[in-house]
Amino acid sequence: FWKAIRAIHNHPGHRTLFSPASFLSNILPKVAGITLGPNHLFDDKHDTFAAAGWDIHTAVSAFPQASTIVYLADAAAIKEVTSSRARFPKPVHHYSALTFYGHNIVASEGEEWKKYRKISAPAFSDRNNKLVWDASVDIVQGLFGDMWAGQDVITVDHCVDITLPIALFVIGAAGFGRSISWKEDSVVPPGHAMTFKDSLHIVTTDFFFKLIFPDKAMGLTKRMQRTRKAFEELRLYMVEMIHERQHAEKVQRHDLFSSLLAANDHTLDITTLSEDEVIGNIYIFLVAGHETTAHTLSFTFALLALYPEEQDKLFEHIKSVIPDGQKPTYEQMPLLTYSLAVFYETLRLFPPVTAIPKIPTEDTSLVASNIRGEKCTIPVPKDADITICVPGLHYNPRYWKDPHAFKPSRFLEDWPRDAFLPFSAGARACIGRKFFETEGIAILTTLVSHYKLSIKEEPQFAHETFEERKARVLAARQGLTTTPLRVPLVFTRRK
Ligand code: HEM
Repeated sequence: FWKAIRAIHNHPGHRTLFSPASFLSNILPKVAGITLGPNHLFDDKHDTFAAAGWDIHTAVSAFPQASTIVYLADAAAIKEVTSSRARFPKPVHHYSALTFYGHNIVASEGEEWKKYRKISAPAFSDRNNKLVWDASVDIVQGLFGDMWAGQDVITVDHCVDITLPIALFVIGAAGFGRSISWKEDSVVPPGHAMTFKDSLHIVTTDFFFKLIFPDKAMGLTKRMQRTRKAFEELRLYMVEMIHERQHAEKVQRHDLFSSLLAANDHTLDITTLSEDEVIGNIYIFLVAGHETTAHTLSFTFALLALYPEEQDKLFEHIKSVIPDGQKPTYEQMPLLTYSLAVFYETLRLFPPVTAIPKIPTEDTSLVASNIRGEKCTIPVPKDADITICVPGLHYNPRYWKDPHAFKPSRFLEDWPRDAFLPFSAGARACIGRKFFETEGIAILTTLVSHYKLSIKEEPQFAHETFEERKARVLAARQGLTTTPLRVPLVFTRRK
């Protein structure tokens, strides 16, 4: 432990018994000197950096073995780390929770990762974005027509109940050619014990049981049995999807599914991907492609409901681009600058991925700066972990004026590109960024042009202040990604 502290020249930061990366630290609350708590990066935002006096701080812990994490909220140091994949690769051992079904693009490095990225990249070309746009608009209009028909006011207890299916339907339709209607969504198909949506949802929220307990122990509680079942069900759904597509009439498609299946075509003797790798990648694209999106949409709707003046500005902007009553088109997307600004500001305040881990391949050093413009060099030993702290960067007052305020218009002016990292950066940046921006703008534009959003009034919260209401509605916990706790909303049809 002392050796680890000396190796980083005792650069300021946390000193704890348990490593922040340990299982215990992720379930126990914050206890000074013992654990940092499960959501410490999002809860602390830039505070620990400010206390350390530098935009890089460290955490040294003693158990299970002495370990060091170097946390970064310094745009220049982050750029150095993200732009060299050879010097700072991804520590794939941190991603075991994502490899249940097989190796995949998120949880791999080196030649294996290059192979997955090369196979998937063509599906994220501009040609497919129009498909994403059209699917997103149709799915939201399906919500209006199938679920909300005849109602002027719709109340939801938690907005994620709407945004999760929307995001899942979009990746299903645009990525895998799998159209699910709102009505059939809740029906369990023959041969299954739960719906596709439920099985995916349970697998992404309760995966930690599978991570900790051996298969034999998964029958211990009802929740664990349900998790085991969900894992089996999801595999079955993915295998069925593959078989359906393999036996479907051959049509020229350019979606993600076609790219993955073309790499495992036994009839053509092309087996660049094994069947496990195909399933592993389908799973990862389903997860990466819907959780982040659904949570971001929920925080966006919550913020617009809390700040009606921002919602009005957005509505006026949409009206200025899309003539009354018309369906928004993909060609109008570049004009919808305010919608994108609203998303960027939401992603700045609520980054779904709070920690981006890297490891140095050799003993190295990084330069930290601070608000006074000073610089200091921190040694980073080969066995240390590096974590890009996205909330630390996004709430850093050196880059963002009034960092805690919700101000979408800051993204309409010149803004610090290197201090905005919700999608990571460099070679390992999010492959689905454009996919998300396209679906997000299509969904937000379609929804806000027809409905006004407000916070649901509940008697038990009648006397709260605006700050209390904001804290309640925007409360988040750390799941696989930053997860809203409960966003109760009312959608009122515009006249
Ligand atoms: C708000 C939306 C999204 C956010 C904030 C987001 C964020 C991120 C981040 C931070 C990473 C890097 C993770 C790491 O280094 O461990 C990443 C990677 C990735 N994302 Fe996204 N993502 C979003 C939407 C999507 C969508 C819609 C898809 C697919 C349709 C997707 C697919 C992926 C994949 C496959 C990777 C791994 C890329 C690689 O390593 O080559 N993401 N995303």
